[in-house]
Amino acid sequence: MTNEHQTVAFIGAGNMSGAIIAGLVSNGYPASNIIAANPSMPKLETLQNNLGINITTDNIQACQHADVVVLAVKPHLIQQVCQQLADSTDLSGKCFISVAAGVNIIPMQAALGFAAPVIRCMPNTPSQIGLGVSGMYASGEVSENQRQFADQLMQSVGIVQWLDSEAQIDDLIAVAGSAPAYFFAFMEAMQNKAMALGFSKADSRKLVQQTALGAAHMVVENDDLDISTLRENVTSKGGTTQQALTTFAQGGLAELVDKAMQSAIDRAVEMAKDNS
Ligand SMILES: NC(=O)C1=CN([C@@H]2O[C@H](COP(=O)(O)OP(=O)(O)OC[C@H]3O[C@@H](n4cnc5c(N)ncnc54)[C@H](OP(=O)(O)O)[C@@H]3O)[C@@H](O)[C@H]2O)C=CC1
Ligand SMILES: O=C(O)[C@@H]1CCC=N1
Repeated sequence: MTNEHQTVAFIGAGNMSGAIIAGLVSNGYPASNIIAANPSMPKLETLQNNLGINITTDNIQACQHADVVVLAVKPHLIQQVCQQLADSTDLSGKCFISVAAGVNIIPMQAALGFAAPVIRCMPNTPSQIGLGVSGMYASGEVSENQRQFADQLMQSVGIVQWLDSEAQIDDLIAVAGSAPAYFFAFMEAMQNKAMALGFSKADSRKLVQQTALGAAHMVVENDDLDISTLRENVTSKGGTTQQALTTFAQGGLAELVDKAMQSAIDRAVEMAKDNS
């Protein structure tokens, strides 16, 4: 990665920061150029012990020497953290990357006290193993260099999709940010049924995870085929798969997925109003 000696500070060392930092370090980003700040120590110590990054309980200290500040606290705390940083240190020249859902750029800039370069980034937790998806949108103040750096940073933990409008971040949340949980929920339900059928918990998990992995690989490795064709290839006329898929259709699976994804988008819009 070029620009690899830029110092990146993560404010908030929870699930999403942990996933991105793990992905960065395993991809060769120097741990000495990463610092994470969190109010409590246990998560920080785990990150330091496992990945060798710098840690602090002081957001301001983390921010002071950083070129790039990743804001990764819960959405309702983003403005408070921005204000804390603005009140205590010189923020000029720093680029901010916010991974928060439902907090728009304008209120963040207001809390930072100037028209700061802010990038909205919507990653997902598979970033931890280099298989993430990140939607990115840059404010007008972001320089080409800063944009390229953010692009390289997030590409090192998965694929990056730049968006034309900030509103599309909300769509990206429904399609990718929240979406690992949809697949986990589906796999959980399948594991539960396998257990009800008498398989052990471990065997149920093994059977379900290998099937999910195989199905995902089939999609990735057959990009000339529509996903619907892959589905049809499993479905013998009058057979077992058809019966299962009919049961899903009767339960309104496609409509339910549409409704669930739309509800995620609606929630992001609602959160942005609360955080404005
Ligand atoms: N989880 C996911 O899959 C995704 C999350 N996001 C976004 O990432 C952000 C973080 O989510 P997630 O990682 O899941 O949440 P977590 O709760 O796991 O992490 C948030 C972290 O912030 C810490 N924190 C609380 N207050 C402060 C503060 N004032 N200063 C610094 N750190 C603080 C918390 O510490 P403590 O626990 O000690 O209070 C916690 O470790 C959210 O805005 C979310 O929208 C985006 C995409 C995907
Ligand atoms: O559930 C949330 O609000 C965050 C954003 C996407 C994934 N987790």
